Amino acid sequence: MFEVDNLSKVYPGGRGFQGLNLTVLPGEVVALLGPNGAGKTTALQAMAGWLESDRGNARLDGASVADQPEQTRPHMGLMIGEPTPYSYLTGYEYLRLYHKLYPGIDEARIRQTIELVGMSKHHGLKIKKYSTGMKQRIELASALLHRPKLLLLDEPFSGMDIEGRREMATILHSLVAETGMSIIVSSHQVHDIEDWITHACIIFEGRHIGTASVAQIRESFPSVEEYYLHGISQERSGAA
Ligand SMILES: Nc1ncnc2c1ncn2[C@@H]1O[C@H](COP(=O)(O)OP(=O)(O)OP(=O)(O)O)[C@@H](O)[C@H]1O
Repeated sequence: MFEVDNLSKVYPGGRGFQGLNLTVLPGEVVALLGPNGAGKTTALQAMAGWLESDRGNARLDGASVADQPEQTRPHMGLMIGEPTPYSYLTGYEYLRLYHKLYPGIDEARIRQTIELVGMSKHHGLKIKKYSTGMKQRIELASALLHRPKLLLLDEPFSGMDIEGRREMATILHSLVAETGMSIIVSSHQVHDIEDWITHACIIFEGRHIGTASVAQIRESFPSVEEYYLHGISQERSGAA
């Protein structure tokens, strides 16, 4: 179980996010939604323990991501921020680097994960020759290589074509069903993830304005996208 308790990170300029509370159970997929600059990437970085938070905590199975990274990091898969700087390596060589970071990753696991993300034909090419979508697939492979309990994804499909986005969503959906992995995913393409998320969490101007299950949302809205647009317009009119 992943628990986020009053997590906050405010940059010197006053931007960032505050007061994020979230509980993610095994098998749950939470969409982190918000307009540009709302604080989604900052929140994911703080949840990953990459960014020191000002207040609050994030815990995976009771261990703090900030204070006990040796207990949490091996169980987290991260795809946050710019793709790998190791662009002079091939996709395969990049994934092999993970041998050193995590126990239990063998040759078979690497091959299997390359196949999983649809990179079997391209893993021998240098990453600098990859398209944006191919880079994202290899990043996703690196996040999945050690079969994490929790996956944190920041706009994971933004560079992919329509078929690629559908394919990756199907793969992640199956992995969640098979392994009970949890996912927190930020995306501006709500309709891409609508079919496999279990919850939506909205951040607006650095504030957590609510989290609801998809089942709850569908009682009142035709889609998660409509729920999101409604929530954001309420906030904007309240702020006006
Ligand atoms: N290192 C930093 N120092 C100061 N301000 C920052 C820093 N990083 C981000 N910000 C600001 O914090 C706010 C939140 O940024 P963040 O990248 O988390 O938003 P986001 O919701 O992921 O946006 P987008 O959807 O555009 O990717 C923005 O106003 C951004 O300019």
